[in-house]
Amino acid sequence: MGELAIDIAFLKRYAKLQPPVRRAVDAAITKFAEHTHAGLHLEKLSGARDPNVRTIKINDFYRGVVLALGGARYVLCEVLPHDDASAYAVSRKFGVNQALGVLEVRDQAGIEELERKWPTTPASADGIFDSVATRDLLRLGVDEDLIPLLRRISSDQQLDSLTRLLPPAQAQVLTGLAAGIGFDEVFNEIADRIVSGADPDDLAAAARRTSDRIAFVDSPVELAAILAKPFDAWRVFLHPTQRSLAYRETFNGPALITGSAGTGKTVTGLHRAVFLAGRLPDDGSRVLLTTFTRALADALGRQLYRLTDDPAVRSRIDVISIDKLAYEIVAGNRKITVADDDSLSRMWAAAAQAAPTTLNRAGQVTRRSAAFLRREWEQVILAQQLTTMEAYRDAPRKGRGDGLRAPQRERIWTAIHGVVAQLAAQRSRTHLQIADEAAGLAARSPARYRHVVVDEGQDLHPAQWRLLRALVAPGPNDMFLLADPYQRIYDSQVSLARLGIEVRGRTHRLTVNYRTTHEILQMSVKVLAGEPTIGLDDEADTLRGYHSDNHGGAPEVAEHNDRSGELDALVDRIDDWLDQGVEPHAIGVAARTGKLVSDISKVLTGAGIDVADDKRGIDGVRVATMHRMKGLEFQCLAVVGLDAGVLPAPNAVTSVTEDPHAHREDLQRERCLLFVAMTRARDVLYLSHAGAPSTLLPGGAS
Ligand SMILES: Nc1ncnc2c1ncn2[C@@H]1O[C@H](COP(=O)(O)OP(=O)(O)OP(=O)(O)O)[C@@H](O)[C@H]1O
Repeated sequence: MGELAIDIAFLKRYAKLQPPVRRAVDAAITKFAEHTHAGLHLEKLSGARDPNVRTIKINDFYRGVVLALGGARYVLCEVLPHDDASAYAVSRKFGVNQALGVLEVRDQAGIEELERKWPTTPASADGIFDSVATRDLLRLGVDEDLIPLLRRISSDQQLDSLTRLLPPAQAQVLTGLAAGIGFDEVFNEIADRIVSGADPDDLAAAARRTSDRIAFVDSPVELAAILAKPFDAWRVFLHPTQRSLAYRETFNGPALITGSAGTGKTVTGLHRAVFLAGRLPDDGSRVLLTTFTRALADALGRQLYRLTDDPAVRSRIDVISIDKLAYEIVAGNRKITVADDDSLSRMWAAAAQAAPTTLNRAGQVTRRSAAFLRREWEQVILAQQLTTMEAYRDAPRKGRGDGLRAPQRERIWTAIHGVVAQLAAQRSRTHLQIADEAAGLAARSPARYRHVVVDEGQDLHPAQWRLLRALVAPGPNDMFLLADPYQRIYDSQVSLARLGIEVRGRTHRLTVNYRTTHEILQMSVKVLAGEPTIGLDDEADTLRGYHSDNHGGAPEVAEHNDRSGELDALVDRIDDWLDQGVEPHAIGVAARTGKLVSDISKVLTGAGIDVADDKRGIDGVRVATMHRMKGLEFQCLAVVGLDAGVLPAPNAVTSVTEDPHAHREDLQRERCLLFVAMTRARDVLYLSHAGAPSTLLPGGAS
């Protein structure tokens, strides 16, 4: 009996085919799957760089490209129009990475072209890889026959031309070395995936190790299930690091998975939740899968349903936002009133107005702002559960800017207490107060869950972490946490260890961005301006090794004189995308303020473009604030209104005279916000501004 595997490239291409072509593909590969042992209708091409590559007829216009692994085992690699399939099949060469043991493919014809074109010695005296020994290149998995060509590279442009033709793993180590990262560090990045003694001729064994790209299909039913949801490659293909984390038998306590935007944290969390639920006994034990907002929890629920159709597994996982969970615990069957944002804002504004004045650093008479008072309450008082003025007077205020003397603290306490008393008088509470109360109740009850999986952990508040800690008994596989400190866009700065969640020795980092192109990622990372950040584990986080293997067009920054010109251009751009066949729901528009969002929505609607409206059940282009973009993704994304006066948002940034430390932190949060927005783009990113550009845009002076 033969064996059949699918390459992720095949599935991605298949997903984009017109339905009649898809049906032809289904028919051809079903027949092929039934007869793999016979090597049915496989054609060998003359001039092929790789003797194991074949093509298979799909219809008169399309062909599939197949790799023979030996012994009636095949991988479906690509499906392309006839001539492209032939060109692909002739030019590609497969091999086994000698460090990682995985199956790789390179564009051999392209490499031969460079060999012919490039001078035999570097143009300048210095070759980029002069300082790297050949032995070290081989230890990193670079193919031996590439070494002479590598020695001829003397510019970034040459390196870029070559790496586009190489398998991602080799391109990645070469790019790292060329960027000046030392051998030891590059080696460490791959160390846990190294396989010793991989047989360079055993393509089948190599294919089995390539779980992020190649999936073996055990039956026609499984094949049909994969082809039925071709856009959901994440269900089937996992990076070895993702797989080892999601399917690890035991973590001896809470595990923290970090990784910046698009590295598959959510995907890893979903697989973990399904894995853990699948092993639970049928005695009412449950898994909690939670995240920051209701919209994100709904999205998680939908993905979970795509990942597993096993009713027993589904029924053991509660997918719920942290606020809703806290509410249900506190309210039980009653109804409790949650303070709405508008009236809260009014209360804080009134408290700020009534608060006594102080002299700032510049000697000016000022008042504490409403934002300051609210943050002080949430991030110091509620975070540390301070219930008396005396406790507040002595409390640490880490990450909250300038120190405050005792008399200042007393005045601030009084102002804050006024708002808390008003809330109590109205019998209403904020979500954070409810989380705090829920944590207390949970701590006094038996643990509700056997396992807790948390997505978007970077923005949770200490009260919410206390609740989660109390919901699961400490022990093996208790908590599986996913977070990216570079996407922290609210105020919480949390040390998990201080909340009784000890992740030391169980933190892992994901580095491959699967969502965004290299070009979009490069620009997005520049927005962060190299500012370091501290993770939930109290360690400095780094973006080292963070990369995307996909290439596409460079992001565009469009400059306009005024807002109406900018929004007219946005309409044209969205019309272009729609004309190109992009589905409306795969288009996103992000802006910094709610006012801009409503202006944009009006202009789009006026131009006949449907704007998504969940409440009214309208499907369309999603227009939302940058905050609401968290966790989402779009094939084409516009981030607009990036003017100097809009981003950073003046009301979200403490002035440098009031408090330089808080000013820096606030600016960093605005950078993270822009980073979150930009990294929602999959293929195309369009940025625009009216008048002077935001200083946070790469190239701007912040
Ligand atoms: N191994 C994989 N193979 C293919 N696609 C993947 C893989 N892992 C993740 N993806 C896809 O990459 C995209 C980003 O994944 P995901 O949303 O899990 O990342 P994330 O780290 O949670 O992102 P963010 O923090 O930016 O919200 C999704 O479209 C997901 O389906």
